[in-house]
Amino acid sequence: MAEQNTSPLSTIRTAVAGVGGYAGGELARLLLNHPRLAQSKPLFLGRVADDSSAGSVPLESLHPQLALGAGQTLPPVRAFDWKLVEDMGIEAVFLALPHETSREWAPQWLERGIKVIDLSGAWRLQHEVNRKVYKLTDENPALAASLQAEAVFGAPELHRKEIATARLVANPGCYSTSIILALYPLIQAGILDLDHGIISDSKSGISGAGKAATAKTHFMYGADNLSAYNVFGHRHTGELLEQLGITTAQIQFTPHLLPIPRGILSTIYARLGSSTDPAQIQQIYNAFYATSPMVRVHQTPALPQIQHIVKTNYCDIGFELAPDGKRLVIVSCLDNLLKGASGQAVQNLNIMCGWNEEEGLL
Ligand SMILES: NC(=O)C1=CN([C@@H]2O[C@H](COP(=O)(O)OP(=O)(O)OC[C@H]3O[C@@H](n4cnc5c(N)ncnc54)[C@H](OP(=O)(O)O)[C@@H]3O)[C@@H](O)[C@H]2O)C=CC1
Ligand SMILES: CC(=O)N[C@@H](CCC(=O)OP(=O)(O)O)C(=O)O
Repeated sequence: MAEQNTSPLSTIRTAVAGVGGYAGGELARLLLNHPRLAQSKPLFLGRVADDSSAGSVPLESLHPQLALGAGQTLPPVRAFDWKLVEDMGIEAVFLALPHETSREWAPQWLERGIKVIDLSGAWRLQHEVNRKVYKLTDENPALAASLQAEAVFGAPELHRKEIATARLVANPGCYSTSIILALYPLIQAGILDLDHGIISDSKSGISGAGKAATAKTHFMYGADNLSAYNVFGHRHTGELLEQLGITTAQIQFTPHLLPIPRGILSTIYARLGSSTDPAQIQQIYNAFYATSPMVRVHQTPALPQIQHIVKTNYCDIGFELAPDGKRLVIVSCLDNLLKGASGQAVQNLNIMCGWNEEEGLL
């Protein structure tokens, strides 16, 4: 079992801001079914039209898949209001919002003593040089800098201990999660020839781009297609550099848009420093993830597939080593909306509350 806080909470009062989006919808589903929140349903916050006389809209009008049977009701989606947040005694908020909005809003929640789990990229990067891709602006740069330094990168398999006591958790990017979890144990073990260069050829379902269709995510572009994009400047590259401790010259990450609703598959090519056998690599992965319930390591030569991780919070990892003992191909797979976003966010909440990290996620 994963490490726990010494005194777990019995429950916690949560809010979700941006519940109308794809990640927000998954958060709503997970939190409504979370065993620790049975008596403490989340506060759902969204952009409610000004002409809504009730100041709220039914959750099922935004996410019909969540509708319950006759006689059962869901909490409504309320327009944002600090008084409501305070009256409900909210203790932790999930921000499922655009990066700029999260950057602006997170300090305001923290100031009120409310823990923040931010799903955007706003707080993931410690180095300005990596963060500048987001073009974020801070009203109070000194405060933002201090919160940034405090923010914990929310990859439970790497930072469980820091997450347990964090006030601000920056949930990782979806592509980055798949790549970091595949590479971190091997880099830590020192067996890769980093200067030979690593390539991550990664493919994502279209929900990774959020609910608003653009020219590049429109059905007529995405369907029956496979296309590479952001070849040298994808914003997740900074997460790889910072979390893996490598340089731009040591990794090429190329994202692709795959014509499926959800799921990410990263095929990663690496070279070992010296010839080894598959058993050693298997042992490194098995040992590293022995206490990580949300990572499933395949026994080589079995490789993960998207169909086995969709709608789960697992990251599946497998590999094959060439007969020369040096050329390594790793495949890492996850659901971008779950382990790549909302599922990982709930995993972080579990850790912050001292609960088993897989609670409500299996
Ligand atoms: N989709 C994915 O696979 C992943 C997403 N993320 C990150 O999670 C966050 C949410 O992503 P996702 O759900 O896909 O995005 P969506 O575009 O599907 O949803 C965004 C949500 O934010 C709300 N919103 C937008 N602008 C504002 C604003 N100015 N003020 C208040 N609310 C606003 C939207 O409201 P309304 O409903 O009214 O439009 C919507 O509910 C993003 O930061 C994204 O980068 C992270 C990992 C993976
Ligand atoms: C398919 C697709 O467009 N994917 C998104 C990444 C989604 C993600 O992880 O989110 P963050 O924006 O929170 O980093 C992209 O490439 O921009």
